[in-house]
Amino acid sequence: MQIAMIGLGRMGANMVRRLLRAGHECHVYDVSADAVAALVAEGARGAGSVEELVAGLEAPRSVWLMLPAAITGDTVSTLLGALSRGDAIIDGGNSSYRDDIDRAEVAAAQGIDYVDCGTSGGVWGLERGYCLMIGGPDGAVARLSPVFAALAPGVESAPRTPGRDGEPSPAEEGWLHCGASGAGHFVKMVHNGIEYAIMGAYAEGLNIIRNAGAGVRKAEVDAETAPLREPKYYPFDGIDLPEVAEVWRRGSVIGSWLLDLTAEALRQDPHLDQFAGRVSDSGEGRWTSIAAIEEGVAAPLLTSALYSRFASQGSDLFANKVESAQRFQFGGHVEKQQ
Ligand SMILES: O=C(CO)[C@H](O)[C@H](O)COP(=O)(O)O
Repeated sequence: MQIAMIGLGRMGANMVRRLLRAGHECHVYDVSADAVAALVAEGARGAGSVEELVAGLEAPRSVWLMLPAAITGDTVSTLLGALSRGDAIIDGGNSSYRDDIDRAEVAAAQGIDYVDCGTSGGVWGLERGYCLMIGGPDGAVARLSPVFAALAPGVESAPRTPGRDGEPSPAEEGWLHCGASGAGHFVKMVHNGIEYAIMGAYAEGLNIIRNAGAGVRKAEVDAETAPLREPKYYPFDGIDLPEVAEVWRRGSVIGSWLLDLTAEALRQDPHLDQFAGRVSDSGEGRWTSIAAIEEGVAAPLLTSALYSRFASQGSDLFANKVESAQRFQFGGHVEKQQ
């Protein structure tokens, strides 16, 4: 079917490529003319503006956005001025589900369908497919199902769950209509909250193993730091972390795609010297914890993982200074130099 894509970054461009491979007619626009030209060379039809993009489509039009959340709202407003009753906007970026609910109301008043689509798969999605978590009106989701099916990984991407036989459901293909407008990004938001916790769990565990030689290195321990009580039980200096990650990938209960990627990162750079360790977050972990608080639901693991990211960004520096100042005040303890 015919589909337009606005936003040809790492995600949007590869999604267009996957749609082209499946035989869909793709019209594309990006602020970068080079990004448009690259996809035109691969079979897409390019446009120089949002208005030109919309003018080149047949009704009912379907325009998919893959933009940073910060600029999605302005583009939706521009599109609402250019589209007509019966058309659909699909936001495949990382917008807040609250914005979806608000935007869907405005769009519905014009007879335009607003579909939110949480999209997971990252730079690997072109080959592996994208897991799609969708919210919006039934009719629009049904009309767009060939597009979702082309982007999704397909049933063969994972062994079928025992007891699921016959025609695979859309979820088994890798896409799911989760509910009304906002439901897709709500499910994707929680997916990212979980992502932070799983990433943090591997990171913390590997770091404990990395420090399992603390007993051997006890001479480095400053008198101001609590001495290692039983150094002989921490003699494991230099356990090979790339190999640990590798062995966990086979038959262990903590195998996962995130572990596969961790193993690959450690293979390439065993000490991860190319990274400073500042872990960014683009919003969804925060929104997940806010939702948990507003629902009155305990989510200590997800929230703790989010706080670890904040700490990595330096936001704990002043709090740590306060503690050092307190130790100095009550005990005259001088900070150990790093
Ligand atoms: O879609 C994603 C992975 O599923 C993420 O949104 C993205 O890659 C990064 O998210 P964050 O900045 O919050 O870590």
